Amino acid sequence: MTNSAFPLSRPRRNRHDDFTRRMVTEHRLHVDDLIWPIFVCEGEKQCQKVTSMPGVERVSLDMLVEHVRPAVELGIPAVAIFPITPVELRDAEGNEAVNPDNLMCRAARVLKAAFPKLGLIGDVALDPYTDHGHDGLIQDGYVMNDESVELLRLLALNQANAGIDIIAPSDMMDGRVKAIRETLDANGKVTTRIMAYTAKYASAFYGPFRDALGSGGLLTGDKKTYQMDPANTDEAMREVEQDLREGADMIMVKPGMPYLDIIRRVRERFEVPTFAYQVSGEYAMMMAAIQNGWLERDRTIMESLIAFKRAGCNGILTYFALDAARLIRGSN
Ligand SMILES: NCc1[nH]cc(CCC(=O)O)c1CC(=O)O
Ligand SMILES: [Mg+2]
Repeated sequence: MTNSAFPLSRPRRNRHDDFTRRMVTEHRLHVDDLIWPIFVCEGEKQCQKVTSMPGVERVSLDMLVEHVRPAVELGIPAVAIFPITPVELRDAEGNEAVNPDNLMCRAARVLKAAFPKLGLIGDVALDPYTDHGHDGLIQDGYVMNDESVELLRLLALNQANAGIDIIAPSDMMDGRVKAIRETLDANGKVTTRIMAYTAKYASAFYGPFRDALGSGGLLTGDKKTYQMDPANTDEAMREVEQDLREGADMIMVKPGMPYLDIIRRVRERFEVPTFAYQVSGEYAMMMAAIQNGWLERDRTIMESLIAFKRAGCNGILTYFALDAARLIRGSN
């Protein structure tokens, strides 16, 4: 074969060596892109392993500052706090959600005092507080919308008063962003941001999270009457449109990896700060394979995260946040 048979353009030239690959790389994962979800529990000196999420722990408040310190030192901008409410404090209406001294509020105060510049994200939904594990109030087996939203207003305000910077409604009730925005503003919380779980799907990938929270065994039925059908994508566009109209500052797609197409569509169409949640099931799936030696740990973590940047995300909520930050910083 003569040379003329070869193409003039050879994409492999730009892959020839490390320096060239670095020059032409299109996306980079930065520590600023990482948000670390953390689980807090009652008690003292608690650092409980979550069986289905190897490497993830529930920590009591006396251990919280030391638990979070590495994240702050690595430069992670924010953590998302999830409280494990003891069963005896759960009830049908999720009343514990509006207790100004509930676990979530105490955790927020502890972290704000220790790390004033760390962003605190508060999940707003009733499921950590209800004895049925649903995100809203139930009547005749139906998760009621407007009545639940009335409670979510108070829940959000309660968290904002405790020092939560970003309210993240994860309940998927209609109209909750507007209601929460109104309530925050009416109470002087004008700068409290809202990161809406906008396109949140009724997903099997939340299983390990519900284990971690202890709401898995409690849940009756499924969440299909409020979370989205995994088969839908146009519907996600309408959800985003609505949340933006209602005052959402940032929007989220959840789960992550199985929904990269949704992230890309949202990004291209709306051009607003867009986040993804790499959820518990994605973490569990990768960790199981890593622990079996079937996948290479570091490369798997980083490849799973760069996919979100490629799809158009500003940031990712990920249980791998510390691992990824260490890999980026080269300290691992
Ligand atoms: N509203 C609760 C909530 N907030 C975040 C997650 C899942 C996070 C994960 O799986 O990592 C869930 C679970 C659910 O909707 O049942
Ligand atoms: Mg909605």
